[in-house]
Amino acid sequence: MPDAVVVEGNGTAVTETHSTAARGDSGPETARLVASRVLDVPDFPKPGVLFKDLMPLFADGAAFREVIDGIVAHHGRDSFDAVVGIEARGFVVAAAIAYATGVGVVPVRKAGKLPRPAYSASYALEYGEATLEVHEDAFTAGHRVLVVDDVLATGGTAAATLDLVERAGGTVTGFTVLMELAFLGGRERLAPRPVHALLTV
Ligand SMILES: O=P(O)(O)OC[C@H]1O[C@H](OP(=O)(O)OP(=O)(O)O)[C@H](O)[C@@H]1O
Ligand SMILES: Nc1ncnc2[nH]cnc12
Repeated sequence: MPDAVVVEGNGTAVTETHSTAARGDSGPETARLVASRVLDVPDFPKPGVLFKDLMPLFADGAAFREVIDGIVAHHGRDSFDAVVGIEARGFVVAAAIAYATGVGVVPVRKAGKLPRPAYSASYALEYGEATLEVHEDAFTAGHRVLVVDDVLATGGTAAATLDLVERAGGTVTGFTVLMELAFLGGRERLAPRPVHALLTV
């Protein structure tokens, strides 16, 4: 398989990268699976950003199920009482884990979307700034929370979310992303919290 395949879609050139030496915290096979279903989109949403589009992974039922089962196996199905998904792509991952394990989902949303009193945290990410919120009553004391998202880049989004969960009374027991952009330093920023990334590039 070539290292890069150029795909033309909707008039936009995108590059699909198949890493022959894929690595991640659930082993090379899982890392290869994720890598084979990520599309690299140059200059989105801004010039100079190489956007990692995981929609092909979400769209492949067998691959998506394998990834979700792998995340649950890594943490242990009894290790969390709730799963937090970060808007918007994290919602897809969180809902699937919640369904697979029978726990509930708590959405962490962009500012102004939650209807009741909420904690807020502002942060910078690779291509801008944003504010995230969680309902103040989202957790009861001691609630064990697994936090999930699609991509870890600078770690701004994740750091804000972990802070929000703890302000709202939850205890973060795990953090998983499908893909980590290691050169942006998110893992170091979150240290000493452990990061579980299925694919690290
Ligand atoms: O580590 P960081 O530099 O903070 O970047 C990672 C975040 O960026 C993307 O979200 P985005 O804010 O683009 O939201 P979306 O899922 O709604 O597209 C991605 O889904 C992560 O949440
Ligand atoms: N390069 C990137 N691709 C996808 N999501 C991101 N979030 C932050 N940087 C990103």
